Amino acid sequence: MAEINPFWDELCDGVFGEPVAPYGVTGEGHLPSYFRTSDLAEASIGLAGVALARLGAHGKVVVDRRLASLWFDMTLRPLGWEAGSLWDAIAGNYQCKDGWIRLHTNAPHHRDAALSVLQVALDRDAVANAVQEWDGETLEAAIVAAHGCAAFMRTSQEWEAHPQGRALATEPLVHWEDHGACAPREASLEELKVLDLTRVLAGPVATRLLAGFGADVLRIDPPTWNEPSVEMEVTLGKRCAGLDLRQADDLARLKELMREADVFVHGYRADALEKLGLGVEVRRALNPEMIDVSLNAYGWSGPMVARRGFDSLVQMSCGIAAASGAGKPVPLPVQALDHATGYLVAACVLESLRARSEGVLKSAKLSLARTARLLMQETCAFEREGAIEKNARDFSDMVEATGWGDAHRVTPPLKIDGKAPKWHIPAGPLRRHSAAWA
Ligand SMILES: CC(C)(COP(=O)(O)OP(=O)(O)OC[C@H]1O[C@@H](n2cnc3c(N)ncnc32)[C@H](O)[C@@H]1OP(=O)(O)O)[C@@H](O)C(=O)NCCC(=O)NCCSC(=O)C(=O)O
Repeated sequence: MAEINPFWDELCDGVFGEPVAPYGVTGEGHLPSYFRTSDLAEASIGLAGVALARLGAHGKVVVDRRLASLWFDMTLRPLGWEAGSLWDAIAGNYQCKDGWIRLHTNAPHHRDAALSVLQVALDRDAVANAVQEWDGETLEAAIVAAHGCAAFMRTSQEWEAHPQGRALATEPLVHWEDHGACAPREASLEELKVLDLTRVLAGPVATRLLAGFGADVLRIDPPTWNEPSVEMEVTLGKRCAGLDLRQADDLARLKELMREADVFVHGYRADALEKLGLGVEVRRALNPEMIDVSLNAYGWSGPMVARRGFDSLVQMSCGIAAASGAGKPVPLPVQALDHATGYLVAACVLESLRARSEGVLKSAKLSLARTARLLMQETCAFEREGAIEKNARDFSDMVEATGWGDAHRVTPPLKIDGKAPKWHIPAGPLRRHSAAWA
């Protein structure tokens, strides 16, 4: 019998609150990592599949472990055009006086924040020279205070002793909240309206999966937010609209959409929606039966609760990047915290739908840092031999007419009763649809 995935029990406990029989596995291999990254890929995608099967069909869930690992990375192979670079000119790891720090500068306002603190122009060497003059924690604090994104590399022991690491140690994998009885509603994904206010990878991965099994996903972005390197990954299957929530008309439009939504998935910082006039009380008054699932970077308690954060920064903070002992950051081979959290978010949406079909309204909160804590429980030997490398056979024959050109995509890893997800809307640029339900 195949070995039980090391994360399965804890995932079931966190999402279903009870043991559940696992999915079947095909395919094999591992991503080269000091952590069980491929196990997490397989189990988190399996979890979303099992959550879907629990909704009603009770179908057989099968995960291809090799493809699951590949879906934790970029899945598209452009035909005759080029995808943009994943990182901007200065994003990356830099040596400071007492260690290493990572700057996340893909968004222009985050880049401006880092450059204003370092007082240099947009030039990698200039940034490197300036960073060398700083203590890591001081620089991290200064960039964060300027509304930017940076993380000093800490060991796992340092993180465990850090006030944020200590707060996180007391948090569950999923913060479930029970809102009491509601009218039971059918739990099918067909025609389910999912309002998606998430960005970059983690949240959008969740709603991409829901779209692949039939949900009507409407993603809303601010007027100037762009994600050139990942839009082709995360817009698959969704309609994408823009609203400036600081304008009364657009805010009113979003509230209209919310009144009709079944599910609201969001990845704004803990206090950002409140500041936009869309706090939890407002949302519940607008639509008392809307399922609300959110994700944050550093958890839902502790001094860093409102901090901006990305997968690569959380890896630096919590000890993943330092785990090799090489004295320099060694990141995970893929952005596994984002992807795993995304599939957990999808599983929580599905589990909430199941509860609502039985007349109970629930909401859930997750975080990248708590997912990191799960991953860090299982270390392993770094094996490059036999490591998964994408090849032509991993791609589907189907041609996807994306908004940028034709492309092949890696075959999806999940099947339920032999049925793979199917996306009816190809990937395309943000804000190209109107802010209305289909
Ligand atoms: C993703 C973020 C880093 C993005 O950072 P920011 O752009 O600085 O986000 P904020 O949420 O603070 O939004 C900035 C400001 O824009 C405002 N804002 C946001 N949306 C709108 C719209 N639609 N209209 C008008 N104004 C808006 C918001 O209220 C803030 O106002 P002010 O408050 O006035 O400034 C952060 O939101 C975040 O940490 N989210 C939680 C975790 C998360 O989802 N991380 C990314 C996962 S993917 C990942 O990790 C990875 O790929 O790696």
